[in-house]
Amino acid sequence: MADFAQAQKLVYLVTGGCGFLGEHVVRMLLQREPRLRELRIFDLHLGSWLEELKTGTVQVTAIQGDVTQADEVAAAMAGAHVVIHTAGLVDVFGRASPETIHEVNVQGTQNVIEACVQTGTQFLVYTSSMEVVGPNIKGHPFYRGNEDTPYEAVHRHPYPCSKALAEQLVLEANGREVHGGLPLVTCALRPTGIYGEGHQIMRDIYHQGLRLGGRLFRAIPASVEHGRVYVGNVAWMHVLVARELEQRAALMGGQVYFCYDKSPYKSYEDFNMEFLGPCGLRLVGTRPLLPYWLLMLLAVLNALLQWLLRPLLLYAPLLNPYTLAMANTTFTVSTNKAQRHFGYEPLFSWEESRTRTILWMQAKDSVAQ
Ligand SMILES: NC(=O)c1ccc[n+]([C@@H]2O[C@H](COP(=O)([O-])OP(=O)(O)OC[C@H]3O[C@@H](n4cnc5c(N)ncnc54)[C@H](O)[C@@H]3O)[C@@H](O)[C@H]2O)c1
Ligand SMILES: CC(C)[C@@H](O)CC[C@@H](C)[C@H]1CC[C@H]2[C@@H]3[C@H](O)C=C4C[C@@H](O)CC[C@]4(C)[C@H]3CC[C@]12C
Repeated sequence: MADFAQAQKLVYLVTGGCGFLGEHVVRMLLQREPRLRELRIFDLHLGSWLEELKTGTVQVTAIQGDVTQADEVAAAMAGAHVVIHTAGLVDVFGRASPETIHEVNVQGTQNVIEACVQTGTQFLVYTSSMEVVGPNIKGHPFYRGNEDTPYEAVHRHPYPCSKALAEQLVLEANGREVHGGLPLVTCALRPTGIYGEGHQIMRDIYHQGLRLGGRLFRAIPASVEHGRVYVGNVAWMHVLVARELEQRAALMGGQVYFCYDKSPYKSYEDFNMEFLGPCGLRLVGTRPLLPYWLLMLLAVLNALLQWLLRPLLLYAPLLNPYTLAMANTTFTVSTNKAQRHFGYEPLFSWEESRTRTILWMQAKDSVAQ
């Protein structure tokens, strides 16, 4: 494999490139990776916005494909220098079966790894998640922890289980020989709750507030901190890691990095109000309006209703036992490992991140009206 220093033009593959995070990674690469010759965007569902990217000097190749199909992944991978693997089934609402979540998130990741080995792609950046760590099934808080903080990472839910297994596969693959004889260099990035332009859950919560007359009712104590990170900074960390992996393979290979920026530590609901407030919503209550046991009862009833209705329709509300427990458990990170290892600094300040997200929400709102 030619050394990156000599290779003037590189081929990147982004799986899940049409998703919430993936789109920002694609756009960030086009803006901030000067060595790009070709950018391949691999996704089950291609977005029409891809067409607007094909006017620049970089060859943008849209590939409709399924990461669960090894041959499709290998075909997309052939000739790529770097793969950024963001494709995944992000489901904590019971929309997909545990088997499907495993097939996409675990088998799909295994297919990406094997494709790297078969075709000679030497650098793999995997989008993992905070949930690989926690919150765990015991509801233990993770308060401003880092990559080395001891924590009992025990999961039962299919989504965190799949992310933990996939991350383990990626880290264990570091150092495997790829076609051509060079070693595979891998690393995993662990975003906390990502927010920003394109965040569908934020939209769903906004619409829920509109249905309730412009009000949201506090369900989580304000003291429960939940880590959040702006999507533009997560995308930037992916681009930077992909660039630095070759020069710092010995240090970064096989490593995990939390994605972080200067977004404030707040409860999930209070943080969302930073964006929903300027869009006209109000959070009612300085403390939860219902006791936790009653909220959990409602969450269990939602899960029962989902199970009963499944043969007829998909009922997947935001509130279920897992999301309630997650929202109700402190999980925040405080680390500088990415800065120490590859010089990461957030590209967007908190103020810029907040403004961009508000403008997006308001623009979507005006379109919806
Ligand atoms: N959203 C968050 O808060 C968050 C936080 C931490 C980590 N992550 C991780 O970031 C990654 C992207 O998450 P997101 O929020 O952008 O989700 P998303 O659902 O918006 O994007 C996922 C993309 O993957 C694609 N995809 C799904 N199944 C596929 C398959 N079988 N083959 C090919 N493409 C497939 C989807 O079409 C979609 O475009 C995921 O791996 C997720 O676990 C997300
Ligand atoms: C109904 C209330 C209890 C309401 O407050 C529920 C909020 C709930 C939908 C979210 C609370 C925490 C969110 C998760 C967190 O931000 C991190 C995640 C990891 C990432 O890999 C995928 C998304 C998510 C699981 C995210 C999903 C929504 C929440 C559970």
